[in-house]
Amino acid sequence: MKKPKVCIIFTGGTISMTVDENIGAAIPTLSGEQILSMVSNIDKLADIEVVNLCEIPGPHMTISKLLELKALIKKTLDRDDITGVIVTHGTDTLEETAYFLDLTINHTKPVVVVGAMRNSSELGYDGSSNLAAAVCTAISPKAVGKGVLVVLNNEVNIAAEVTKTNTLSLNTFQSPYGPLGIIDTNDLIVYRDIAYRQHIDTDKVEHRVDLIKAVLDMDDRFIRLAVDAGAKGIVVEAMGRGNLPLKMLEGVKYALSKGVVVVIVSRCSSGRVFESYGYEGGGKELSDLGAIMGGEMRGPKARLKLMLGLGKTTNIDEIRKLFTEESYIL
Ligand SMILES: NC(=O)C[C@H](N)C(=O)O
Repeated sequence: MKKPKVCIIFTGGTISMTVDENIGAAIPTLSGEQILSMVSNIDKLADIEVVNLCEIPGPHMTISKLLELKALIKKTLDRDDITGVIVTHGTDTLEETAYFLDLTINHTKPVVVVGAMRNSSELGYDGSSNLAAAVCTAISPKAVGKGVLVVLNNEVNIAAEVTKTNTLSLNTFQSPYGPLGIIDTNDLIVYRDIAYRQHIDTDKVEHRVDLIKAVLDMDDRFIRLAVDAGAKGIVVEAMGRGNLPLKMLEGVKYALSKGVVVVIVSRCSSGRVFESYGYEGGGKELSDLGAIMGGEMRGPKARLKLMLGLGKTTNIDEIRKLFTEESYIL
């Protein structure tokens, strides 16, 4: 039987790292071919095409690189001989890249983003088992139409939901409603389905979007600075259900008066924001003033969605719809 063909695009991250003896810490050094040589028997499951796109750590990823990656993935998925695409990535920004790709690529073929928590100089390097699980996911018919998936620790999570929750544990990638499924004996076992997916069909990104986190007794300086520096959108990680300290409220009013789009999400690790509280600075007032309540999104992903949304349109109703239309998570 003909084997499926998977394209693996290597971008760097701990999965590609070794400890440099002069520095005494890990840096990206391994090529895609070197990483693949550690994944035993993978050639029995699939034919692999290797693309060495870059060798950068997660914190060095840029929006322009993401646009390049998106275009490359789309072109690759359009090929008849390709079953799925895998991207290796640093875990520090992996969920943002996965979500960016999920929003911008409208394709049924699987796209899997994978990384590692231990570099290849460490005992128990998890790069090879994670990459093997990513291949098993990318060739599974059960992964078709599920959007971009994140695979680590034999767990398969949905890009829109997943967050890196721990700085070092192997099961760091968690979703509030659990994984989509797991890899068991090379097979994707699906536990549940995706309720809703969203596409923002654009190649344009508005770079002038900032993310500001609210803390106790915070004032409006950061919001004003962002507005005065030319921000077109600001995502505020507010408290709890979406509430702000009084002085920050003044900043939101200032931003809105200047036509800057303000999206409110929660600094809590899970849960929705809502117009629940009627006190000054509460979600009800923020929403009545014209801020967009960002539902269940976490700050970094809401920022990407706003960047893409503003890249496509400046119509506030369309932007609002992107954050509020029927969805449990987006
Ligand atoms: N586990 C990792 O990949 C973390 C690393 N600092 C990175 O994002 O590149």
